[in-house]
Amino acid sequence: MRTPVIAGNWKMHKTVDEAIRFVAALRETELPGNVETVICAPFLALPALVGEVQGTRIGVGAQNVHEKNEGAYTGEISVPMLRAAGVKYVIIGHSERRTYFAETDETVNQKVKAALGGGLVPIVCVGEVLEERESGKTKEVVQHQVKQGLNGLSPEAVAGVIIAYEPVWAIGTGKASTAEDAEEVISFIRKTVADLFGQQAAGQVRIQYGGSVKPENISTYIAQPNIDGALVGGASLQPESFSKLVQAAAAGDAS
Ligand SMILES: O=C[C@H](O)COP(=O)(O)O
Repeated sequence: MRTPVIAGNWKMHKTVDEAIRFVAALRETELPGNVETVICAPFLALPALVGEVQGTRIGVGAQNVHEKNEGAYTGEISVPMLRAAGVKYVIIGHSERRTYFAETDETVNQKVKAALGGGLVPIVCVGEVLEERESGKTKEVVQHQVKQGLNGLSPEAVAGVIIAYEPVWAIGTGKASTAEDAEEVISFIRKTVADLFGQQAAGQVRIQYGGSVKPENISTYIAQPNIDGALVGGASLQPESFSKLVQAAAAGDAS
């Protein structure tokens, strides 16, 4: 039985004060125990958020990390720094980082290894662009990303990873993948993990869907046997909406 994960990715939104106000509002709602709830915030807000979520079921994540522990890498943040701040998760290889910051499957792999080695849970993003989808290359693309991103990991390490399948054409566009399409790709990702790391790792690894997930459509994804929650951008920015997502995921998982 895999616990679903609802992770909010705030991207480049919210000051420290806004982040604190968000958690204060979220604390007013009852967060269910059968859903892992994560907020991935800008670096500056992370220490304050870690303090604010004390005593709640909310975990805090970063949106990126450098693969080295320390050194002359101006502007970067390392795994030990995040850990020392109380951060537990980190998004790695989001399509926006691949597109705008030249991240590759190779850097994703190095960051995943650094995160796992330092005790962070990586949320590893994969997904095809529209052109790849339209030319029938979706499975080929995600298979390659999964293979390269997880290259060299042990089956035990892979079991602790979270994979987020985010078709790039669905991100921030309002054009979400249908739950059936997402299930087809995510079950293929699970099979890929089984082929590479064995059935046990494939049975344990959690695979989310991401791309225009809203309170109105989350239940359709949660109802799928292979979809273990969602990575949510826009709809995670308001506490009411984020809370609804978590509640709906909990209800869907219980049904
Ligand atoms: O990391 C989250 C995804 O990029 C999805 O963003 P979105 O929910 O705004 O489409």
